[in-house]
Amino acid sequence: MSQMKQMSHLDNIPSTPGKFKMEKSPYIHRFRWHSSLAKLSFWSFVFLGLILIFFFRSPSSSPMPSDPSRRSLRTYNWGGAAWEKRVRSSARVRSRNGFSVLVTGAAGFVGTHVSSALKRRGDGVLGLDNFNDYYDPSLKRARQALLERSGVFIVEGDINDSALLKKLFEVVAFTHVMHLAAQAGVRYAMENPGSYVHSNIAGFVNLLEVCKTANPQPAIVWASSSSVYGLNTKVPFSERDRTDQPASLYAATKKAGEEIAHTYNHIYGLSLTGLRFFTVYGPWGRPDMAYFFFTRDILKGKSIPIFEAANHGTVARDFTYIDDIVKGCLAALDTAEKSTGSGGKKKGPAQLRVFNLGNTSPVPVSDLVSILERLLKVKAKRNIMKLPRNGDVQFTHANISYAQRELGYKPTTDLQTGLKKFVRWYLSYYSGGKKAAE
Ligand SMILES: O=C(O)[C@H]1O[C@H](OP(=O)(O)OP(=O)(O)OC[C@H]2O[C@@H](n3ccc(=O)[nH]c3=O)[C@H](O)[C@@H]2O)[C@H](O)[C@@H](O)[C@H]1O
Repeated sequence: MSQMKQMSHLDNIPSTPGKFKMEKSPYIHRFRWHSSLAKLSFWSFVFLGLILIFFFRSPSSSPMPSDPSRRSLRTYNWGGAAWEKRVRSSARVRSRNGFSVLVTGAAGFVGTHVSSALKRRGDGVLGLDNFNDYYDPSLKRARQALLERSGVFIVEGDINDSALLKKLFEVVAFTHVMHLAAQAGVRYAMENPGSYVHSNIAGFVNLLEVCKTANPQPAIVWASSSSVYGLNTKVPFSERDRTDQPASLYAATKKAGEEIAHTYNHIYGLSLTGLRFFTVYGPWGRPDMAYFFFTRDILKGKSIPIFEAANHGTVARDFTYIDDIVKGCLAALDTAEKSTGSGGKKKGPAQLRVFNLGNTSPVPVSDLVSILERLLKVKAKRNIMKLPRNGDVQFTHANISYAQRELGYKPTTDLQTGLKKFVRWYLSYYSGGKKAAE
């Protein structure tokens, strides 16, 4: 086919209907008009097809997105008779006056410990987790296996999936929700801000939407964070102190969660308790946290960055041991009053609480490293660095008198004792054929 012929053919395709040429003969006119219309339709289909192909191949709708902020758009398999049977059996209450609890983030650090403690005392527990890859998912799988052995089933899915949440509430009339699913980590918020909005705000709202319409409505206990105190300098931090100066997007999303909780309590009568956790550590912990990767890097002989504030100011944390946190979580569930609404309508005022769960004993990060050195019997290569402007605050210290009064919360594990337990777990978990922590 000659180039000229091709050109003329392409030239005949009108760019817009308004560009049709008028012909003298009405017959010719109709004929050409019809033929042009056919061409127009043909090219419209081609154009539409291209748009559809582009849309379906674009990353935003890919079922396995590579952008971690979109990872929860992954598709999960759930449903079916066998699945429902597992859900029901896991959530079945086995003690008198026990609860039936949906634990979100059950394959996470705190989620695993809380689920296991609830199950041990006879409550029904159903886990939910999206197993994202923020940190090594094999650790989450190992926690899942641990829970599986004690009879806790973890449904794989995302808190943003309304259909899944509604289904779970259809199958089980949960009395309580322990909401621990979140995008954690203070510094990562600068790398992937979208993931914080997605999990900590959109996901939380989605969960509350489903809870508000559930009948009966569950009571909800959820994880806020010590980071909401942000630039607050009044110590120790008390629940009444200002929390309107977050230093990281993570903190801002947790603070937003507290305001969102207020709204759902006010409008729909949901019973809501937020727990401000203070740097929780212990066995089965999170590899993105300093005590965890310091341990790994000290053992590998790698240098560890230790932050210090301006003028060699001490950076310290109110490190809180996981078993103390679990006791606080269970006490919050035990003292949670029922939600008052039903069918999405408030029937009367409902409970709304926020508690600090800390250790009331801040420890400088350099002391944490010294304890690890003693426990690991390895000298750390310390790289003292200026506290980067990436969301970290210099100091945290919890006033726990409110939690003490209302929940009977009383932490009993000091950092030395807690780290000893962590190190024992770490060495046994990452030995015996298991690879070193990444
Ligand atoms: O209480 C919370 O609400 C938060 O606690 C935790 O945040 P943080 O208290 O920042 O813990 P973590 O990262 O272990 O850093 C510990 C210390 O090591 C210092 N730090 C850290 C990294 C480093 O390279 N060097 C260093 O000195 C660092 O400056 C800090 O002083 C949770 O991760 C978070 O999800 C949230 O739950």
